[in-house]
Amino acid sequence: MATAISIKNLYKKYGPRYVLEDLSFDVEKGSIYGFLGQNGAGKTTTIKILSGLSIPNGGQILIDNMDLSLEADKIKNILGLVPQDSEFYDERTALSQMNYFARLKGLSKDEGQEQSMLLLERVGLENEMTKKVGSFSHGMKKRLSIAQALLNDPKILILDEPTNGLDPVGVRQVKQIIRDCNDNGITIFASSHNLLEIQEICTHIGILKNGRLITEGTIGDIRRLESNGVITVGIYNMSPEIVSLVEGVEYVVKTELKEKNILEIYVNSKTDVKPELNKLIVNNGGQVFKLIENSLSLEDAYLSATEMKE
Ligand SMILES: Nc1ncnc2c1ncn2[C@@H]1O[C@H](COP(=O)(O)OP(=O)(O)OP(=O)(O)O)[C@@H](O)[C@H]1O
Repeated sequence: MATAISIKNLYKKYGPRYVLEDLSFDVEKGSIYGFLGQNGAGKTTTIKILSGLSIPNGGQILIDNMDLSLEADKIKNILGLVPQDSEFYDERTALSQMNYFARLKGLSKDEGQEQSMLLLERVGLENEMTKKVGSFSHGMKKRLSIAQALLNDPKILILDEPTNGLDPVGVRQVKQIIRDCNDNGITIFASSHNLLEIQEICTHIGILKNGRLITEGTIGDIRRLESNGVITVGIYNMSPEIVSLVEGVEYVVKTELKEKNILEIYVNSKTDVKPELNKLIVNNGGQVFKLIENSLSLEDAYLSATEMKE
């Protein structure tokens, strides 16, 4: 696996308190990595360290195989950062704001102007280029911030809570821009405390809690790992014996009798257990008329992961 970001045994403390403790994970090149965690988990701290705005107390960070502590200048050229709250000059137009940042990033005037116009178009602000940023909505400012981060063609885009505070239309636009960037080969690392908002675009997620990574993997892995699902079985001749036999199966977490002949079976298994449960019920006199599995939403898996690791 080619890695875009590799974090090894990262520590950060403020005063005597560690807010990141032995944090290690890799972000695969070409992936969209959702960095999830509740408020105060340490997401912004990690992002500040990755983007060179904060110095860790221990650990190593490799970005595109370069050590951040040794090659920060080179790394700066391949990273784009979209902070949680971007600062803009209200009196500048979007284009002059972009031109200004382009110059700060070392682009010539002409290059800067060309890239700025293309990027403003890419984030859907082509008709607002000459409008003052002070008149922009929160969503427009967020898109401008993404355009700014894309100046100079970064290989990796880091976004801190990109959907925070946006209305549903704004969330959709930002997610689409993130997808487009990824389709163009940019690796994405995006933090969020709202799993539902970003789960559909992520290829991988890591869940941070109290400065430690408690779960990590592809979206599918996380679903399977933490909790599986609920199997709803309709049984005509339900009996207490059947319920107790099902409850005795090792991967059955609990059962709930919904109506007199609907049994919900909560399972925790990595394999498909429906045939086995069906057989058990039928062999013990049950007449199964329906059997449906509902996998838990990723939100449920996330909640179960954060609760399980208390
Ligand atoms: N400059 C600082 N000085 C002292 N403590 C800090 C500082 N910055 C962050 N912290 C603390 O570090 C912990 C992690 O904060 P961080 O902002 O990284 O979390 P987060 O996951 O990004 O949360 P949020 O979603 O609220 O932004 C919190 O307990 C926070 O209070």
